[in-house]
Amino acid sequence: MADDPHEDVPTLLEWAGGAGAVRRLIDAFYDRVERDDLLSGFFPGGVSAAHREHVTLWWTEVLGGPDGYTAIGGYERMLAHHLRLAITAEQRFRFATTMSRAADDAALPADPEFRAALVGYVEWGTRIAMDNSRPDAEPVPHAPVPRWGWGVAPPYRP
Ligand code: HEM
Repeated sequence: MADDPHEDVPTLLEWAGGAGAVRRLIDAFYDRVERDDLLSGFFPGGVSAAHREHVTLWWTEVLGGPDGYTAIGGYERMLAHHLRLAITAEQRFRFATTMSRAADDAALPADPEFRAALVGYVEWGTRIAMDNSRPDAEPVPHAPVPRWGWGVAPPYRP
């Protein structure tokens, strides 16, 4: 369809600036988490380089990049890390809003469309992580790594 506004739209990863930009985002995020009164307790001794690398692979894949996290274990591996963490609503909210601040720290594109898509994913993902972390949770055992897109607001191009 010639006038499809979603045609030839870049991936969120391309718009963000590629995998290097995602790594900056994740580093900025965990640098804040390490200083955070509600979140630092999840990572005793700090957030390791390996954890930062794995989460970067996850996000790079979600935002439209190669399947690097699927290759190291995918959804099942991610799920195993969240089971029984008992994440509270306050901790989830802090996690989500800290990611938005980290996007500023990392100088990711600040246009409303990109940031809406980013926080949309964070809101979705943190709610699933919180639900799956309940002691009595029975999450879906198998699923693909999600792929996120622009949603209702792709880049505005007059
Ligand atoms: C969008 C939401 C989230 C995403 C995309 C995400 C992603 C991930 C991934 C991919 C891993 C596994 C890393 C590996 O393979 O080694 C992981 C582990 C972990 N996540 Fe999340 N997570 C989210 C939400 C949360 C929330 C809300 C919390 C807590 C408030 C949390 C706490 C943790 C912890 C403690 C680990 C385990 C660290 C370790 O033992 O190595 N996550 N997360």
